[in-house]
Amino acid sequence: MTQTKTPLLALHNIVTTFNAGTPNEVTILNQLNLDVYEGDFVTVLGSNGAGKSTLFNTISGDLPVTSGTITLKEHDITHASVEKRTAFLARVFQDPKMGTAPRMTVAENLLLASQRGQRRTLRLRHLKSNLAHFKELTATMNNGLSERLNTATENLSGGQRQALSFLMATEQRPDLLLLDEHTAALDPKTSEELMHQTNLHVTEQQLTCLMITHHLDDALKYGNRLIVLDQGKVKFDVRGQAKAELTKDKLLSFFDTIE
Ligand SMILES: Nc1ncnc2c1ncn2[C@@H]1O[C@H](COP(=O)(O)OP(=O)(O)OP(=O)(O)O)[C@@H](O)[C@H]1O
Repeated sequence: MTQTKTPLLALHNIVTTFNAGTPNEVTILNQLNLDVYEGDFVTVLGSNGAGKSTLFNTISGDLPVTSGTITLKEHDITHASVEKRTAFLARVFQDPKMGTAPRMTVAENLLLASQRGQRRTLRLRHLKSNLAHFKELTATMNNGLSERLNTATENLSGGQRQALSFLMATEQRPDLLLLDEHTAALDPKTSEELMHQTNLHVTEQQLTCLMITHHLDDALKYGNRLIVLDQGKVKFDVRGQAKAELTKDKLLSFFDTIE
């Protein structure tokens, strides 16, 4: 189906080259084009080294583009700093250690996350006035996190920490949410539960979300759109009914053709 509305995020002819001008020069994203629309929940697949994390690093501004343009809400953000982009973008990483401040409690981390884009302060009265909200929010994750609001995050389980990172990323509704294999380090049951809760939050809040995963089942089950990256380009892009009708076998056969 052709989209006629303006994309929320548009990547046009993105090229990302590492070690430019040296014998080790390598081009990872290679004239990549991708339009993401408001409310899209896109699962992102691709073989190891296809460029998935590089794509996220490019969107977040952690990696400069060699050429091409990135537009968000029709504003050119190609050269905007990481700090500027954190005002509209949130990301959850694979590593449970990355999303939270380890010595701070769950409640303190949530308070800081609720101040994204503002000057962050940890005031006791703000903590107290938000406790009921944090309790309610963490209870949605169904994993005991709500009983540990005063626990330093370094003492949480990996699953609780990832659930907290997810809540922190979505506490101030981001324009764009990047999930970078956020369940990959968790055991199958914990991973499944976090994916279930992720889906509820993303769909209920109508978030625009890109989610990298190596789990074909999750890529098929969740989201309204699925893309496959290969050699730095979007090689397959399916949405809506066509995605709903996609089977694992079809997807696997497609992977065979790109290996
Ligand atoms: N800073 C860098 N310098 C040189 N090469 C890099 C750099 N960062 C990534 N690469 C290379 O870019 C390629 C794409 O890496 P990227 O991490 O984006 O792939 P990916 O699709 O996320 O893979 P995986 O599924 O293994 O996480 C890889 O070959 C990687 O070695």
